Amino acid sequence: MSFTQALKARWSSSNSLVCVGLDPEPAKFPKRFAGDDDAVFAFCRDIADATAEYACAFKPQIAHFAALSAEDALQRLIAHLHEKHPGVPVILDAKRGDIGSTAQQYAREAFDRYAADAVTANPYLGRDSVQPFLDRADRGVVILCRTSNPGAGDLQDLMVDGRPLYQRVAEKVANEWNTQGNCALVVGATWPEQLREVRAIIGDMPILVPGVGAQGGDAEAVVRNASTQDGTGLLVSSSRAILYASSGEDYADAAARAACALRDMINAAR
Ligand SMILES: O=c1ccn([C@@H]2O[C@H](COP(=O)(O)O)[C@@H](O)[C@H]2O)c(=O)[nH]1
Repeated sequence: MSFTQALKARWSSSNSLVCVGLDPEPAKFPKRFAGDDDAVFAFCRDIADATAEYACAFKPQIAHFAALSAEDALQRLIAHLHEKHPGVPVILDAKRGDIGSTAQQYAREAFDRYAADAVTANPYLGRDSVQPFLDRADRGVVILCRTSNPGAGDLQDLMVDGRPLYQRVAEKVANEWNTQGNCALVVGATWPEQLREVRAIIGDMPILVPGVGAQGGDAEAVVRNASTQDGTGLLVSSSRAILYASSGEDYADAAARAACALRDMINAAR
């Protein structure tokens, strides 16, 4: 089954558009993890297990593991997600992009080493830098379009032949790069108007939407502006607001409540 098919099946079976982000920050972990050599894996596993029923996908962010020399924990975490929560796609947020020979190694890293179902990629080196990901028809490529951060417009809004660059990226991916049907785009929840514009360009292609929760994006506006006709098409991603909903012993239950509340808020707007 392709990434897009798996995502559609999961949207349906979970009745949720929530993507649970896994960005471990040990300083924010509950006290019980102090001194635990396996804290990164154990904390993320507990959160994932508690939130899975509300999740259409999981999104581990690779820098949050690599900075801690916890690549092994990331590998075991993704294996755990596949084993314990089959059918829930795992998107490795790595924002890769490089010349072709290096991009091939990034594709092997994401899909073979980590066994991710999809990976985020940066389009700014052009098609050959993304091709090794596109070639893996059974996996997804989630391409940065209009990112959630305050400086997103510095480059992404530059006008190219009368339209902002992020719209050119959306056109390019939808019309030229998505030949295998395995592409998706990243557009931040912090930019509802741009979400609407991108949806008009790309049809039903999935959009990964970070920026609700800690970054203040409005989940209801995201759904109003960018869901597809059948009320899906979105992975509304939240990391810190779910992961660190409580620093006490109830951390997993609090994460589940936060994920459930986000799902319900989104569903009320669908
Ligand atoms: O435009 C983007 C692309 C990726 N991200 C990533 O999403 C999460 C957001 O975390 P929150 O705690 O929900 O704010 C994080 O991993 C980012 O690297 C993004 O925020 N914006």
